[in-house]
Amino acid sequence: MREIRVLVAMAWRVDRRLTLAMIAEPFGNTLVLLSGLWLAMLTNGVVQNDTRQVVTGVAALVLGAGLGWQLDLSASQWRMVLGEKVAHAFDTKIARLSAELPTLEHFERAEYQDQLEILRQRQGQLGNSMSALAVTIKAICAGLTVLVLLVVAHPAMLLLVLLALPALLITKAQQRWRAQAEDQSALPGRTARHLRTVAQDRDAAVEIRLFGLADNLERRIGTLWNAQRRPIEHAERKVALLSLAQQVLYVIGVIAAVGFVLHQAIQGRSALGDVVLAIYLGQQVQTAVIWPIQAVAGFGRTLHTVSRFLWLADHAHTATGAGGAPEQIVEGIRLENVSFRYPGTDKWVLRDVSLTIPAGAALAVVGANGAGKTTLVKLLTRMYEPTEGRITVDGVDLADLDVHEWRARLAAAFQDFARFEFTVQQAVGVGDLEHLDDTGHVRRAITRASADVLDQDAQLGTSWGGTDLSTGQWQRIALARGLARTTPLVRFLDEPTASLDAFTEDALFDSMTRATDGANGMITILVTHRFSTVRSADLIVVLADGGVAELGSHRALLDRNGRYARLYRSQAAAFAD
Ligand SMILES: Nc1ncnc2c1ncn2[C@@H]1O[C@H](COP(=O)(O)OP(=O)(O)OP(=O)(O)O)[C@@H](O)[C@H]1O
Repeated sequence: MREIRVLVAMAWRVDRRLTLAMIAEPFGNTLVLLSGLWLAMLTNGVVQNDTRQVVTGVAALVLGAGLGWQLDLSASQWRMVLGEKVAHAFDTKIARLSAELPTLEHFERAEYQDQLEILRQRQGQLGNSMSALAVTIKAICAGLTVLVLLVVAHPAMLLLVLLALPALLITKAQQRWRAQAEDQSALPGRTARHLRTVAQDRDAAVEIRLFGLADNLERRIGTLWNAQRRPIEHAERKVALLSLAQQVLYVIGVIAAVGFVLHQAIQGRSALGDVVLAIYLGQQVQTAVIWPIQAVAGFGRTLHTVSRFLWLADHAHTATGAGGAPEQIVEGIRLENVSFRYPGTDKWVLRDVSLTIPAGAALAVVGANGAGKTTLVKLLTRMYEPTEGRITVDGVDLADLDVHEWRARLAAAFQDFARFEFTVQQAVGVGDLEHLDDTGHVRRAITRASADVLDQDAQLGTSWGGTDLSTGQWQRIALARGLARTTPLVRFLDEPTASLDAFTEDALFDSMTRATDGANGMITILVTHRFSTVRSADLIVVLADGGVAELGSHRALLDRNGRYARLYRSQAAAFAD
């Protein structure tokens, strides 16, 4: 079974010694359980005045139980340590896999979100997974041992096994109800978590205070919490009731069985040792029948969580093309009848777009809010794949290229930039990991972006004792990050200067477009609403109604006197005023 293999492999990788200790635990427990047998031997030896039996019984009791307890006890102590290590390994892996999901599709699809939510909710279980496996093996070994002992005490005691059947059915129903309840509570759980994050979110803090949203948020979180708990509590109530009924039935069975063996002994048909064994088993029979079933069921839940982890791993490693990305662009990038709608939506954002961006060109993408400019950038960076049509680089379908290799040849700065609260050196350096610690390299990127707001070794973010920046300063850091790779094949600038003034943007873009004359045919794609910057681009595409409304140079589009010319003139007039 793949889940068990993954689990053991993870524990083995994390700590071999402790994994071996976990495997030894069931044997220790089996040795302890066998003491009933030695106790019976000891009793019979005393009753029959048989020194050999007494000595063997005592020796086996001391050695077997002593060793068994030791193994069992030390494994229980190590279990927690191994659990912490395995939990850390899984947490790290899940964080990595989440960051590795090749596209952004999981943010759009509710079923992906639900899977991730359940995985997050039950992430703690993964730490205990190795321990759950050890407990399950231990329970099965204990069950088998007690079954053997039952036969030794009196074969009729095996009838107790029949009591396992209702327990089995109940446990199966429990599993089903709990899984259903978890699925039902995933959406409200996820939404409540989102609202909790919003309530503590720094970006939302001002509006939450201004609009007095604290009460409203608290109420909504409360309602969602109840909606999340309701199915779980309902399932737990049903489980508790049935378990109680099954326990009562079970205890009655045990009393009857012990009474039967006692009756046999009184009639002289059994030895006194068998009665001792039966009484001993009276306490252990629960172990034999219920524990393995519950352990297997519990472990089944753990495996269910592991299977969600595997689902994440499979998605993170979905094949995304295997071809190597080119070292240079010779002809250009072509969009061939590209149509796109976001996963799970019906609305076409781009419809039948065909466009050629020649090698070495600086392309400006303009259009009204919601025209699809950022979506175009997301398709070219392969955050999403086109719904229809294809994008080619020098005639090779982008979908056939290894996505990581392709992205390694891109550089980008966005309006919705990340605020990495690292040192300035690292916040910029992560834009080109190969040069993360190269201060000269990072300094040049900072200078190109006019982002020299702090020393390179200064810490960003007040939470870490560092300095907070204004939105514009943060954006300059993000821009510097987008300029850290010096020779990408495509550099995307998606409104990276929205927080800066128009003159600064002009100057920045000017210096950047000059840098596109590189020998590798680097293409610059600029998304902006500022037409003063747009005019210095080689090619301008105007997006409207999901398609290309106009395409050409600044001069050609002005001569055409269409949509672009109107927009340009209105902005120019505003500046002139
Ligand atoms: N993740 C998403 N899921 C569903 N629809 C989306 C998503 N992101 C964007 N859209 C929709 O796609 C359309 C195009 O969005 P896009 O961000 O590409 O526009 P834009 O031209 O960059 O706009 P702006 O100038 O405001 O930045 C919009 O109608 C938007 O509602």
